[in-house]
Amino acid sequence: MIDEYIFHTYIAYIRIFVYCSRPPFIQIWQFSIGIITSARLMEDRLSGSGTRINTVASSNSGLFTAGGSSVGSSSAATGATGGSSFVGGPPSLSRNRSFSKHSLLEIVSNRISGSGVGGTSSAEGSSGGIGLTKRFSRESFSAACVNKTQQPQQQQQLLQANDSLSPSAGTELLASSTTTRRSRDARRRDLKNKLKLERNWDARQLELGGNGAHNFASSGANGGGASSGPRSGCKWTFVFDPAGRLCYYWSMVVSLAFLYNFWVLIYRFAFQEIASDTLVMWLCLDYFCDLVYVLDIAFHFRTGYLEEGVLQTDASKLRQHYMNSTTFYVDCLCLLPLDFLYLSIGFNSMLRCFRLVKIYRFWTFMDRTERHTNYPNVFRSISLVHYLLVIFHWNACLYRIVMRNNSFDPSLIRDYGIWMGQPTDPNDGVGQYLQSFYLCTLTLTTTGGVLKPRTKGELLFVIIQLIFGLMLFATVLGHVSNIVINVSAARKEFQAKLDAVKTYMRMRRVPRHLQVKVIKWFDYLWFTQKSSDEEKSVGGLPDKLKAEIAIHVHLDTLKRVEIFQNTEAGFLCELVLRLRPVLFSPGDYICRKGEVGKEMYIVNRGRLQVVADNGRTVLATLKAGSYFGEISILNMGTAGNRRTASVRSVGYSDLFVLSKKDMWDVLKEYPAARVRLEAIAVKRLEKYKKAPLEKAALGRSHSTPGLVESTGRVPLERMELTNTQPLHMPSNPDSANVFRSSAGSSSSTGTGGESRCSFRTSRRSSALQQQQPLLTPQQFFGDSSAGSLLMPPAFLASGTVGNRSTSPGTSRDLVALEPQIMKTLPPADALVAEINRLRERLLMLESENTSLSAKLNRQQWEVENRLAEIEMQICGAGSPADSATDDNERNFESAI
Ligand SMILES: Nc1ncnc2c1ncn2[C@@H]1O[C@@H]2COP(=O)(O)O[C@H]2[C@H]1O
Repeated sequence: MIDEYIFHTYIAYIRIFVYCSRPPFIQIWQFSIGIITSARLMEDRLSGSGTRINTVASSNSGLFTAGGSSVGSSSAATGATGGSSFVGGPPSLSRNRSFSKHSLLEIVSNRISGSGVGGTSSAEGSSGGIGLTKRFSRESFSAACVNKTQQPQQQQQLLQANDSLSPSAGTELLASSTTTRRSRDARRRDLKNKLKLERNWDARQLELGGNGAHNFASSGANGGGASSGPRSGCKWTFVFDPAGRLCYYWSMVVSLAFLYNFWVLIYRFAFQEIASDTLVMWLCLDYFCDLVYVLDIAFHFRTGYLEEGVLQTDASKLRQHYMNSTTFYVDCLCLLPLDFLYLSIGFNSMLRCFRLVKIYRFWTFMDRTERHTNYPNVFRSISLVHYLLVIFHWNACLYRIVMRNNSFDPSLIRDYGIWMGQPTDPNDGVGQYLQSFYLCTLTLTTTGGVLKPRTKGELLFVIIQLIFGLMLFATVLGHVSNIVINVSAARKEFQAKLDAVKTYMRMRRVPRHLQVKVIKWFDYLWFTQKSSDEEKSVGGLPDKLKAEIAIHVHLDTLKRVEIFQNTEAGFLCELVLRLRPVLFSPGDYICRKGEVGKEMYIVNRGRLQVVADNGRTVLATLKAGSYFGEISILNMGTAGNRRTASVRSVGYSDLFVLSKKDMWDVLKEYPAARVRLEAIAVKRLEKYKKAPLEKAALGRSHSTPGLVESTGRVPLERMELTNTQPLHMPSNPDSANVFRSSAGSSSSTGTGGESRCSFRTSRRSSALQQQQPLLTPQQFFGDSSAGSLLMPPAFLASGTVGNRSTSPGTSRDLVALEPQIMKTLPPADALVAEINRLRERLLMLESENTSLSAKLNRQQWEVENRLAEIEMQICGAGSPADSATDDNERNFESAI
């Protein structure tokens, strides 16, 4: 019966152990507390924390080295391009920058796909960062197990399954984790067969293997025992991550042990040296703390450290590092076993005074807590109170030591009128301690009440105590005021800003209603907690961290925007880094029709109206997730880069601004997004078919091929056609057409300012206009003779034409011909109709243009992809080419 019980219990334990040994469980546990098991796991962990790592883990199949800087959930596969830490591929293919961008992309992808950064795995088969990392970790973990248990057959199977072609077995493990990669491998094999690169490939592999071995050896030398020399597999090792939580909790335990010594030693020495009744308790506590100190030394032997930014995890290296450091000697000093002297000189707590040297651990712990806590001011307050108590405590103990003979004489107490309670029993250590503490509190808080010193030593002590008390008082006041200031800093800063604006408005006699508007705006800021300067808050962070924060803050808004839905992560990522939040008050015009558009806006919160010229007709209402202002920055409007409508904020509106330059920068890289944006803009523009006569000022855009741009609005009446016909073209009807059209577009050739040409309408010309066919687009754009007619009106008007003309009397001819020209001019309506038609034609050409460019992109992608594949075959470099192909795939998607 008992045997059976023992057997079942044993089985149950084994089950629990096996369950707990399952890789995911171990990983979760380890990651959460900061243990790193095996080089591969550590790498995963570090890639999650954005640290670059160069670790080496060997397996039977060869060397695996991956490195790279990554954020959030970047996978080790992508990490294989990490600059100097990359082993096994041509260094020229390392791309640090793209890698870090890649990691940001992964964050965006994860956010888009719904899983948070650092979250758990995505679905099987996804190539996203986190899922990949998890699978990869698991695989590497299991590989470690396999190595540990020395099962070469299983390894062989694993490697066969991965169909290893690359020199790195680890890479192949990863490669097999996604379907995409498998298919790529297949393609590689095909290519290899086609190109008959078998021999070269093998030779290359051998070469890389040699390289790898070399690197392995060097890393081994670098990294010491765990990776030194070729071995059959990773050892099961554990290393504490110095930035991990376990390290933190351990430092808390050590700090508690230190605090025990810090409070108790002096107390025991001053008041109640170890007595027989408390002997066991004190000794147990003392030696428990010593045990903690000893464990701390052991802990240090296994704590990783950073060398050139790389976390070292090699056991022998860690040991060497610790033993060569001052910390080791300090830790040994802390444990100096002077307690043995108890046996000869009796109990004296001061023999344990070296235990106090451990204060450095306590300070480290406090520093880290202050950095990490979300309530720094609460922590600072508690810490301040603790320091005060410690000072009072030590002072009370020292007071007792110095005045051991006279300080508690009841007659003296009566003489000085200090109430100290009932005179205590000299054997009552606690009572005496409390009296002493009370006296010291009175002195140090400068409340007064000092016992009269009688000896020189007492006199000196009291003087020092009083001076110290004064300084302490000042320091405490300073600290407290600091904490109070910190607590209300945000409010004060806000109040100061408001006051400054109020003073300014009063001095400048700003109208009352405007003042009220400004104050309401401040109210809104305060209530919506937008009072702090966000840019200033994160200003000190490195760009990469800023980018990550921006992604988390803005991405949700971007995802709501129609055009940004289903776009690639890279596009969003680029955009999100360029967004700037702005706030508008009720009734504010964000942009007005006719203004030059320099920014586009995305509505984060609030409601806005697109209004017509009269300011009352609402053309559209924009809500959170809408955007506007894109037409002018894409130069697509009837008036080129001018706003096509006014947009007004109904209430308070939170918007994101995107500058024209930024937008163009991004769109250049993502033509597909541009096509979508332009398609929607065209739809919006349809509402402006009956656009005003600004259309006459259309011209070819310099910044955007295929789009139109204007230099200004020109009313029809002011358009004057300068007579150029006699100079440049024969007077035939076709050229007259060209002339008409060119006049319509001529203003754009002038660089700024309003066009000075204007048409003089003539009724008689209408008949002529009807006889003449309208311009074809070719005539409009392509005719070279027409091109010569696109002469700046200013040039013509200034008389330069006359000067240039070789034929005498040209000026006169000009004047003479003017009536003829006037006769050929069509009426305003006809001109407007023609301009409308031309505009439509222009839009068609633009859409053709975009579709052609999409086609072009696709072809370019195919060529690049093909090139990358061939390159990959030739170089035999797995990872960089992979990432190149990834890039191409992304570009391809964007092209589509
Ligand atoms: N009908 C509409 N619906 C939504 N938005 C519009 C409409 N018409 C114009 N807009 C937006 O209002 C903006 C005014 O400035 P833009 O011309 O730069 O770009 C314009 C469009 O983004």
